[in-house]
Amino acid sequence: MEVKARAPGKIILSGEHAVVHGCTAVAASIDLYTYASLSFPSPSSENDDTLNLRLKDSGLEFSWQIERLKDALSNLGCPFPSKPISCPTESLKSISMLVEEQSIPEAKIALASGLSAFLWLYTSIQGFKPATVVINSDLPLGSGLGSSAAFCVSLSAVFLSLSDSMNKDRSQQGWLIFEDSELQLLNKWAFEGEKIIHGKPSGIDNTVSTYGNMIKFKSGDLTRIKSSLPLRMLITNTRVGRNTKALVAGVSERTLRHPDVMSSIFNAVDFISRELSAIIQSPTPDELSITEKEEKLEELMEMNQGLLQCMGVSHASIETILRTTLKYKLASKLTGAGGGGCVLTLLPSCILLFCSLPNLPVDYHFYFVVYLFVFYNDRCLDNMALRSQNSLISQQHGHR
Ligand SMILES: Nc1ncnc2c1ncn2[C@@H]1O[C@H](COP(=O)(O)OP(=O)(O)OP(=O)(O)O)[C@@H](O)[C@H]1O
Ligand SMILES: C[C@@](O)(CCO)CC(=O)[O-]
Ligand SMILES: [Mg+2]
Repeated sequence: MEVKARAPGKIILSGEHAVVHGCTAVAASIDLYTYASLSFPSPSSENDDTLNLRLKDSGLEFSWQIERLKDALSNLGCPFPSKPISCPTESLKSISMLVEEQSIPEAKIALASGLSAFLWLYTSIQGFKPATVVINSDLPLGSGLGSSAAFCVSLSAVFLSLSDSMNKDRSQQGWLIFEDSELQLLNKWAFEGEKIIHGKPSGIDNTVSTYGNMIKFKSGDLTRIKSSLPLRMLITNTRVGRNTKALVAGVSERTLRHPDVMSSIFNAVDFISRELSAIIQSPTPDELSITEKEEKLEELMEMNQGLLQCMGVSHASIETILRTTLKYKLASKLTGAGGGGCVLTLLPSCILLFCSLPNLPVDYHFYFVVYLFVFYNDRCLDNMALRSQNSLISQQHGHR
């Protein structure tokens, strides 16, 4: 038997990092997914004494003898799918040893934390059964689009779907439907996986990946948001690699050094997120036209970016993109943990977009192809200029 699940990546419209310190953030899922499949071997199969993990994108395969897992994690006892708990320090040490034994190539060492999260989620939910898990993803890893959360959500989904804590009766056209309590359980497990990868996640990434759409999130509480206006975001990947755990830790250290200043910054971000979500949700047309709303959103994004700079999580590559888009009066901000990774640019409705996403390679430099015919207010852009600017950004980072 094989089960499959997919979980989306996300963008953060406002509030990253501040959300770790209890402030409001707004996030939306995007149509790029991580896919997981789980299959148990047939009794006659050769693989009936191993747990295998195949990462299709990196072409890597990992395998653990079930007996070795039992020896290392014997203190875990029976699986406990309906009771998500944090990985105890002792178990995390044993899991790190199990991961080290796999000799991950040096260039791919960042995968180690993902492997640890995998082992914790699998053994906690499924116990010590032999199985094969296959992962592939549309998402660039470590770029601010929530690859770690989508990884943990898709894994939790397949592991739970073949556990006793799921009601298997509710299926539609072959797909199992998770009811609300099951989604909550899934989200809690994914959060435990995120903790292993991130150290101190707020939970926003796994929550938006679990529930989809757009959410407002504060101190673990989610509010679903429905946008009353179409929001088009250009996502540019700086291709500068970074790691969320280190960036989150850096902000916490700065907070310890300057508690009052950082608390004011977080507070300001909280107001930005609240205002941003109110604008997004307010009915159109109301007293504000779409253009006025977009102008407010742009200003809020710029202010949020300024505060992220104060937190120390911007990067020269991000600044280059900000300067470039600003020349065309387009507002941008980093998204996710920063330090490189992806940048969002709001594309106002006055820009006509011809997006042929399915035909585009998954390369965020050209994620959206922007052609322009705009002579709107003081915005007068030229499509060739914008396109050459795009290639300027990409050349500077060595990509086409
Ligand atoms: N498809 C995957 N296969 C294996 N490991 C993965 C996969 N996706 C994510 N990971 C794990 O998550 C890590 C990246 O997580 P990280 O939180 O640093 O970045 P991100 O989630 O892409 O960005 P952000 O947290 O800012 O949204 C990888 O180094 C790896 O350990
Ligand atoms: C940087 C951060 O705020 C968002 C990462 O996508 C971390 C978190 O909330 O867990
Ligand atoms: Mg992450």
